[in-house]
Amino acid sequence: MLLHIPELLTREELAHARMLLANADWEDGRVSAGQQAVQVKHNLQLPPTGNTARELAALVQRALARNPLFMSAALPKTVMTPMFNCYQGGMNYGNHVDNAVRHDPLSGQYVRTDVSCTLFFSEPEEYEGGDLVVEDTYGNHRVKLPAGDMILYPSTSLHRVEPVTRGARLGSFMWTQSMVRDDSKRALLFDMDMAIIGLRQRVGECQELVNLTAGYHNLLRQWAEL
Ligand SMILES: O=C(O)CCC(=O)C(=O)O
Ligand SMILES: [Fe+2]
Repeated sequence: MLLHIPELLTREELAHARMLLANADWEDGRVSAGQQAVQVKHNLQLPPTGNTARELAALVQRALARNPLFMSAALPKTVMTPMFNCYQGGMNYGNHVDNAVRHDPLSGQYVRTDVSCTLFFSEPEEYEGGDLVVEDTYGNHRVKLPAGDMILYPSTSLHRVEPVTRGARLGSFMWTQSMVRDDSKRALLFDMDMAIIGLRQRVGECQELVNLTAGYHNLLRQWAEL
């Protein structure tokens, strides 16, 4: 499932984050890449233990925790501390699959990556190129979103970021270990949750909705790993 989450950040949060990023000290992104990815990764990152990265990570974590679309689609067990990157002057990240298990230097936890997210801090017109291209069984999806919006996709997918040939593309990227590891099961639960919410708004509470909600929870009970 590829899901666009609009306005994850408020206008104020976005402005504050952009101000922090404009004054940040970057390092080579290859420090955190695996053996295959390191060969195709050409970007900059914030050192995760620095003060700027910590403040920004806390801001993004708060935004994730209050977002019902993220919660329903990711069904998070553990969200890794969000990280921050920048592509400029032709920088890009070639085709790769994210490492299956990652170590979070801040929490000390090992996390299985089920769900990947990119949150955009730059407006599309501020840079040329820089599309995130995600391959799935239905073909290639090209993603370039307004600042403050986020894309969520399965960590099992091959993906790349195309060269940024003008301006700079600032973003946050993060991984989530889900209670439901299988993408098709998560997608089914998400569709069901959205349909139940829509129906409740349209027709109000009724016995059929109670039964559908019970079905949702009983499926989640079968599939959730805690
Ligand atoms: O910058 C992005 O949008 C994605 C970054 C990415 O794929 C990664 O760091 O593994
Ligand atoms: Fe990636």
